[in-house]
Amino acid sequence: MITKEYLINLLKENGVFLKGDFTLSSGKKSDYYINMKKAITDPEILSTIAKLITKSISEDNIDKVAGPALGAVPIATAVSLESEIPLLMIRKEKKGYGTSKLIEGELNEGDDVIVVEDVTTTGGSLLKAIKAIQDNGGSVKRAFVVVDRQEGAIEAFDSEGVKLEPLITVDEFF
Ligand SMILES: O=P(O)(O)OC[C@H]1O[C@H](OP(=O)(O)OP(=O)(O)O)[C@H](O)[C@@H]1O
Ligand SMILES: O=C(O)c1cc(=O)[nH]c(=O)[nH]1
Repeated sequence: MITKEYLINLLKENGVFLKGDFTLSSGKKSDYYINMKKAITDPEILSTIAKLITKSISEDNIDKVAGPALGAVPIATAVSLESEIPLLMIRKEKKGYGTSKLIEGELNEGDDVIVVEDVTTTGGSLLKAIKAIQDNGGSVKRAFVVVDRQEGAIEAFDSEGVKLEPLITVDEFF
């Protein structure tokens, strides 16, 4: 059976935990880094993540699964394949040409959406994607992250009225 413990072991076996001096997306400094790009480019890890999220939403009536670029797009794609829920891809910025869209895929007014993320530190990137979905008529029902670093994202989500649901928190690695 696919469990959270199975995912933790896969991440450990694949050496996604790095020690060193790192600057994070938010500008924060850290003495460790979770190499989620390595994790989500591994088929077994990606498929395990997709199965865990799909199982968790099996009772929900969800119209779209969304992931912000870059790290969450493969995760959202894998969940879309597993659950057969159509995909939305959220760009970091609007394209200045072509269709000039921030959200790729078909988001309809009133759609119930789940969002996924690879890792959260402040939660700022995923909150920005959620706002884009809401501004375009979507209703964000659930928010999943593979690994939460326990540095304030859950609290930041709470204050925006969205519950952040980590598959794993960083303390579960140690
Ligand atoms: O919770 P936060 O403080 O926002 O940090 C986490 C974000 O940082 C990373 O993305 P990054 O900005 O490195 O972009 P990428 O996915 O394009 O590499 C990660 O994929 C999350 O989106
Ligand atoms: O906050 C980030 O940018 C971040 C932290 C981390 O541990 N891993 C990652 O891919 N991004």
